[in-house]
Amino acid sequence: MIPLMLDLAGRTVLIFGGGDVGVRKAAFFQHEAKVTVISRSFSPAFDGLTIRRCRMEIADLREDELVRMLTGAFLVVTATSDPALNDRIGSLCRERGVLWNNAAGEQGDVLVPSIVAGKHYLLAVTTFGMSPAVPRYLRLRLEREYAELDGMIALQRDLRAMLKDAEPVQDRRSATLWSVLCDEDIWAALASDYNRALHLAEERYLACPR
Ligand SMILES: C[C@@]1(CC(=O)O)c2cc3[nH]c(cc4nc(cc5[nH]c(cc(n2)[C@H]1CCC(=O)O)[C@@](C)(CC(=O)O)[C@@H]5CCC(=O)O)C(CC(=O)O)=C4CCC(=O)O)c(CCC(=O)O)c3CC(=O)O
Ligand SMILES: NC(=O)C1=CN([C@@H]2O[C@H](COP(=O)(O)OP(=O)(O)OC[C@H]3O[C@@H](n4cnc5c(N)ncnc54)[C@H](O)[C@@H]3O)[C@@H](O)[C@H]2O)C=CC1
Repeated sequence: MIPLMLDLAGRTVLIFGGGDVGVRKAAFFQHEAKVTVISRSFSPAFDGLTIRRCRMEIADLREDELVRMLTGAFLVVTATSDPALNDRIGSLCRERGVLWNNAAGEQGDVLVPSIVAGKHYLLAVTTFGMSPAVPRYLRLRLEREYAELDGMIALQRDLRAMLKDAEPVQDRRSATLWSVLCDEDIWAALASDYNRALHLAEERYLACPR
């Protein structure tokens, strides 16, 4: 498997199953895509989500009816509590080239990772289904450990711009930016005040501070 960052604007994501897992997947996709959830029952947690619901018994659907539902979908999530039903929908997806994520049953073509995200970065973590608790654990650790990452990225952007004017040698620009990244005092300053961190970086690592 390889990671891809997908732009799902305007795409349709179909979710089969309206339980806790269906809710989690719907919440994951709702800001990016048009989400429709098909299920015979819906957890109350769906009430706050901006998705379309379709109440029906899926096992009774004929193959051609299911195929019609899949038409136009970019990605299908199967999250019913019936793995055989999930797999049946999944094999129709595969025959038609629709991406498939399976919450229970055989492994689909797509895994939903844990996401560590800020304004300027996005990390996706997976164990390929071996231990879903581990990506969650890592997400919580990384969120704590790198709470100032957005600030550091902004600082690096600003310093890069300054260095391009001030330092003609690429290797020295690169070494300076790396030193800033490795400076614990600068990380600590970012936690309280961006400008203080910027001044500290200029003072310590730029030849001609402002
Ligand atoms: C294959 C995959 C398919 C898919 O769903 O895409 C899948 C499958 C299954 N998960 C199960 C259980 C749990 N899943 C979680 C949590 C998450 N699961 C997620 C993804 C994935 N889960 C995909 C693989 C991802 C990978 O490995 O990297 C995350 C990352 C994203 C998300 O779904 O939102 C999200 C963390 C988000 C976050 O917090 O950051 C926890 C932890 C908890 O909630 O405390 C538990 C309980 C502990 C445990 O079992 O480990 C079960 C067993 C059910 C049972 O026992 O009956 C199955 C089915 C099976 O294994 O057969
Ligand atoms: N991928 C993941 O992260 C996880 C996966 N799981 C597995 O995912 C599956 C779903 O878990 P939950 O959402 O907790 O289960 P759940 O029982 O709360 O929800 C299942 C949903 O599927 C619907 N459904 C089932 N059969 C249907 C049918 N024939 N027609 C229409 N609707 C149908 C139910 O009405 C219900 O809304 C389970 O098999 C569970 O073991 C569980 C935990 C985490």
